[in-house]
Amino acid sequence: MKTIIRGGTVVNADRAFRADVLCEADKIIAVAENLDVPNGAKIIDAGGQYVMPGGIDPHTHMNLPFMGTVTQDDFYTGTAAGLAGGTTTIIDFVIPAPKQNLIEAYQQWREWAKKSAGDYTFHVAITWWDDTVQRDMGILVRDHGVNSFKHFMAYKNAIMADDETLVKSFRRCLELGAMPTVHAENGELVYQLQQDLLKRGLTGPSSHPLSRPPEVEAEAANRAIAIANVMHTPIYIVHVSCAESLEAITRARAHGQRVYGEALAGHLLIDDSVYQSDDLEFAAGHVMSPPFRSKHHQKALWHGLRGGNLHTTATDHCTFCAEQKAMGKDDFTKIPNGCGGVEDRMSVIWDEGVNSGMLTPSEFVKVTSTNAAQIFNMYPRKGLIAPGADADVVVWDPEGTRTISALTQFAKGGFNVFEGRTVRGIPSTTLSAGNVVFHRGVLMAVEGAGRYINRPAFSTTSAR
Ligand SMILES: NC(=O)NCCC(=O)O
Ligand SMILES: [Zn+2]
Ligand SMILES: [Zn+2]
Repeated sequence: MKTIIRGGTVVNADRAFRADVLCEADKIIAVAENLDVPNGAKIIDAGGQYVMPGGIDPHTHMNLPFMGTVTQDDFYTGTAAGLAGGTTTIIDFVIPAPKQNLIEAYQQWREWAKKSAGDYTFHVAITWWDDTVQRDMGILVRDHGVNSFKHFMAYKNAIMADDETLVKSFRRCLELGAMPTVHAENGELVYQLQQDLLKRGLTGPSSHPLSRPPEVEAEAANRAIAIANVMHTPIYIVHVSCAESLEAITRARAHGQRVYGEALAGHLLIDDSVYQSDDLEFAAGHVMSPPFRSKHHQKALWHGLRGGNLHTTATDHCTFCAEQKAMGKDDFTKIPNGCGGVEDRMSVIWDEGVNSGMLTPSEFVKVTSTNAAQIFNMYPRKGLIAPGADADVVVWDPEGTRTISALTQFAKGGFNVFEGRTVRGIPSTTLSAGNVVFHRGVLMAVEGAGRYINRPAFSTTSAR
């Protein structure tokens, strides 16, 4: 089956140019002006629109068992919601329980992910350490296409990795040519601050940001960067939310260290006033870690993205419904941490970033797709409109508008942190592996159609 996307402007990370895009089966086979229309080809009119590589969300949690419950979106509903928003690939997380065998956890997540409607791949979290973990990291890299490992520096008494684990795991990443990544928050500080707040009777969601101030994040970001420097590994810091962490990244990069940073759509657009709401359900709906920050930090994150010290945008999509959030109604530390966004990331970043002139369309492609493909070794299969690349394409209508609402979204959870926001710039058509999966508001996602993407290791010399 051939599909031709005609009359649009192709936007890649390096340039934008007028061209038609011809796809056959799951690949792009030609990109040029005025291509002939093959007999029987499906024609998609992209006149007045942009044709961009499908979005890559490098940080999602579908079907995640977390804080005593499980997220609302599974791999089908979550990836389908992504397709509706122009995101065609997610990188999710295998998170073994402490002492759980890594391969067993990985197989469990692969099983859950069989439902995916869009392509997916996994970072694997290192939540504990012994010789079997060291061995199994090698098996995952060599035999299962995993090239990145995640370390939670927060969530004490649960999945937190201590410094010994960080050092040993980073060293192993270097041997294997894998990318270490961290959730940077000092888990001990968070725990102590939480206990202090609870003792003072401050049990509501407004205490959540007080237990996780920017300094707590910055300490962990600086520590992780220092460990990576000593161990000679690159490092990728997920959900950078504050100016102080960005400063740590910027400083390290200026000294020649290979440090990458990820910003979340939520952190870029939503500020910490949400925690002051008298509507406790609303405030709890915004409880995620790190928390939303003040406008000063948001501005810094935008500058980081534009200036090249932050590289990717993600969502940390992790949806819990009101009933689940109510598990923490008497104790904010029990509110399951997480918010959604996979359906909205592309549009909110275009609306706030490109429409304001903060980002060019090519910079938008860079931070929503290409950089993630390159950092996690899926490029040029993903993140590029060119012959040979996967036919994961989003036809982007820069004048189309949509008002975001939990009532009309495809994602589950019944809540949306971008509720009520009208965005200008929306996908009109999404192709995943050459198939039209979304067109003008109609979702045609197919359960199980998503593919697992192998990500080979990096050369161990280039990792140094
Ligand atoms: N971010 C969050 O609050 N929940 C998901 C787990 C994590 O990424 O820390
Ligand atoms: Zn995290
Ligand atoms: Zn996360």
